[in-house]
Amino acid sequence: MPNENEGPLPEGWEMRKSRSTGMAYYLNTYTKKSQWERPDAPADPGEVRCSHILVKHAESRRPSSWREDNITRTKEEALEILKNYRKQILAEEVTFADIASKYSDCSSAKRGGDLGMFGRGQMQKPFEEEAYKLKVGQLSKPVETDSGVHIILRTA
Ligand SMILES: O=C(O)CN(Cc1ccccc1)C(=O)c1nc(-c2ccccc2)[nH]c1C(=O)O
Repeated sequence: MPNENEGPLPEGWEMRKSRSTGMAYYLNTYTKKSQWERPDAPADPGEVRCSHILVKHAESRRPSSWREDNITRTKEEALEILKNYRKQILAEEVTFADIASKYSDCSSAKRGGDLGMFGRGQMQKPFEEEAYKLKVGQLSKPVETDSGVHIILRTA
């Protein structure tokens, strides 16, 4: 049974103290409804499964990959390349896995970009934050990490 100092309350909920009993109750500031039970915070999906396409650039922490020993493109060029892949994928001119396997600078290219399941705390923070925002089947906007620039497809 969650107690009154569990994690953050869902959007729009506030904890109040009953004037008469001092008991905590919960007020939904949108509906103005109140209740004794703490509202459940939206559950994190625990683990997610994603594929990604990584385009590295000269400022990447490790500017080399299975495709290219010494990657010299600029971050801006990498972003343009990735935006073009994203456009082609959304227009269904190509498949995500096809582009990832041919052009991703990550070793996951061999698996069509698949990274498998992962939980919070396993990936670089900007990557994790974007991945956990995605619904299954959704393609992210370009995301920058120390490794380079990515687009992420959530698959589970
Ligand atoms: O950042 C670095 O110093 C080197 N890395 C990290 C790395 C290197 C090999 C395998 C997995 C991760 C990469 O550059 C890298 N990061 C990734 C990565 C980053 C975010 C999510 C998933 C993969 N892949 C690679 C890769 O070469 O294959």
